[in-house]
Amino acid sequence: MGLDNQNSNQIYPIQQHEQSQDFNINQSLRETTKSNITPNDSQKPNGKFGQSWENSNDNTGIFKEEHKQNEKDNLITPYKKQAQNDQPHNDQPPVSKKDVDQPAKPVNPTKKLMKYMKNERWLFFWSTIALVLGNAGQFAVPYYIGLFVDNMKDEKFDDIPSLCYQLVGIIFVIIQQSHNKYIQFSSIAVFYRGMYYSVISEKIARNLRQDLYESLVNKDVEFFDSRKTGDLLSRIGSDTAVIQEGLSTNVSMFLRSFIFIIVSFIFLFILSWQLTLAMIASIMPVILFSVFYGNMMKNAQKHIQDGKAYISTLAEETFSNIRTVKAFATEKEETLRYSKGNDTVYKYGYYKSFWYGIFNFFANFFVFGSMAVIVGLGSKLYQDGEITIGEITAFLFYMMQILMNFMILASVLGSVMSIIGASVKIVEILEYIPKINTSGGNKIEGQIIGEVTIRDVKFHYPTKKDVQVLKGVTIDIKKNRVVALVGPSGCGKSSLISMIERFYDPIEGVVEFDGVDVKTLDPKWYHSQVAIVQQEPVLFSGSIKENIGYGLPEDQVTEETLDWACKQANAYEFIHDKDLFPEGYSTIVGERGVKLSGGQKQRIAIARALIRKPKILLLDEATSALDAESEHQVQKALDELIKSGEQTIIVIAHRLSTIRDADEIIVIRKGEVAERGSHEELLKKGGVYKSLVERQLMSMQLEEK
Ligand SMILES: Nc1ncnc2c1ncn2[C@@H]1O[C@H](COP(=O)(O)OP(=O)(O)OP(=O)(O)O)[C@@H](O)[C@H]1O
Repeated sequence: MGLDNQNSNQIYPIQQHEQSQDFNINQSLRETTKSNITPNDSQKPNGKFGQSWENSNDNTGIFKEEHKQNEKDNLITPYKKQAQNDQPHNDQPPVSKKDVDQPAKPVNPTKKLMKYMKNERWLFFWSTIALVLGNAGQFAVPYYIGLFVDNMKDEKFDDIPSLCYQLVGIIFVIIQQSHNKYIQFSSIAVFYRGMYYSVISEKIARNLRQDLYESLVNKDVEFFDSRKTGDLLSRIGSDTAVIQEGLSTNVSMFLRSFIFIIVSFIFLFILSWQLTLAMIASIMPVILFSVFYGNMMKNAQKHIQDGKAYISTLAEETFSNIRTVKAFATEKEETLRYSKGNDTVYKYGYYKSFWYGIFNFFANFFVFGSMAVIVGLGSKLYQDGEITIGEITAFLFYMMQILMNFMILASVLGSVMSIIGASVKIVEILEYIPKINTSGGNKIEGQIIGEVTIRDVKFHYPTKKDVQVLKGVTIDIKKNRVVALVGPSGCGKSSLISMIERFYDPIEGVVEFDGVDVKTLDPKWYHSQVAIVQQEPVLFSGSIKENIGYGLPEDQVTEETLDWACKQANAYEFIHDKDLFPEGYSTIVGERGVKLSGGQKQRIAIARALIRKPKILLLDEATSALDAESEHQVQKALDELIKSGEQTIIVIAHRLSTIRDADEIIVIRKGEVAERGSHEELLKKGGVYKSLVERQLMSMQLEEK
């Protein structure tokens, strides 16, 4: 069979073996695997099988013990064991966080949260005023009780009614505005206090969610390589919800109790400094214990949030791969996997509740024990004539007030620490500085030529530093040329495309666009010049029109431009088939384009790339995930584009016809350029390319037999 006549033949590789250097994987294997077990890069099952969420930095001994216990209990470790068992499924090795995280400097989550709170300082100020006003009267109650007792003891009964009026006036903060006109401040203040604190929590949660989302979409590909979607969704959803709930009720309660305690202490000192010091000494163990307790609550909450993120990842992966779950009937296994994560979350919740109980017991013991101390010492001071019975009574009431608020403070402290625990990961994400920015940089002025130069590029993936994927690749691609990248699976073709697309930056060497280092270019502008069609087309859930015009200004997405791009992409006819798509461009494609066939999705993805009229078009095995008929449709579009010579095209292809039509073929082997030239030149040369083609043809002949 003459090589030159293999127009429609495909270079289907013999299946990849370690020693084999064939082009790609066998097409029939592709057909079976593409929908089931061989997801593309973005779907590689790195999460479920690879990592446990248990990677916290907690520094309390108790928690370390807890981990050990968990390991014994097999509550967390099943994931680790699973990870080991499932290692062959996992294309990405476990990643050291150190390798991938690079925050500028560690930021204290409390500090970061404080920043958000500081932005609402005026609301805080007014709500605290409202809080004080709403509760002001209660501060004076014990003092008045003391006065009542002393007046009764001294039989000054005539003074009691006026004391009563004063007390009512103070409690309700009733102010006489004019004759017969009174304003009752406390109720108004209570209303504002309730409202303001709730508004503060809503605002902080909104700002946090917004900042988190904005920060996430601006991260580089490297960041997402080492994180799972479900985890990130949980950070935006669950973590911010904990913060919001915590802020709305607990901060106001915390402040209220705190103010009560401070004001009551002032009264205590006024009444008797000796008794006050005795009281502080007797409740000191509770104060010290509360620091430890607060830390524990913070760490437990961090674990809970991590656990929630983990189960959210599981759920996200399972539901987005529901067809695979059905096909392999793994519903039970998935439910079990979820329940293990869920149980671990419960375990930490239980742990929190247990320590809350211990704290209550501890506080109760010391707090009420201190009352006995005060009664004993108080009677001694009374005997010495240093204090009246009324003052002792007032002191005991203030003390009760303090102790009650202490208990409230303790329970709230747990929640406040939970807020801090929940914010740890959020802060980590906010502080991560992407290596590749999404804004800034230059635009090339004047006529754009559309040339790419790759100069001595060396590269390894940040999550796989020990494997050098590109080992000093140098290629120059001239204007409107079509260059085909070929080579065995895993040799680095897609990685090279990723360099040009600037998903990653080279470790060494440069990628230039029209002679300018792409690192210096404005990414938004650069991506308007370079478009990519990937192996697995990814669409958004909007209409066909929205998908094709994705990211373009509305005036560039007209009927005319849409028609043009769709005709070029061989998508015009099916979109305008009234039986299939009565709503034409307005057809909603469903989540990830689920309502379209693979070939239709891919042709829309091609139209999406073309409508931008990019100077450079990158085609990363754009037909490899398709069945034969869809592939034919998409290939027709690509062949036309390649022949038109209107763009610089860099194509990773496995069809001989596509490769043969290219102006230049670059054979990549083990991360290096092995050969380059036209189809004829390379065949004449009789090197790697020729043997690849021959081997391929042989395998096809065998298949035909
Ligand atoms: N995101 C990633 N993180 C870590 N390693 C990766 C990543 N993507 C690819 N690799 C690794 O880099 C190497 C080159 O992969 P690349 O996708 O560039 O090969 P390829 O030639 O395009 O293969 P194929 O033809 O099978 O698509 C492979 O060993 C692969 O496992």
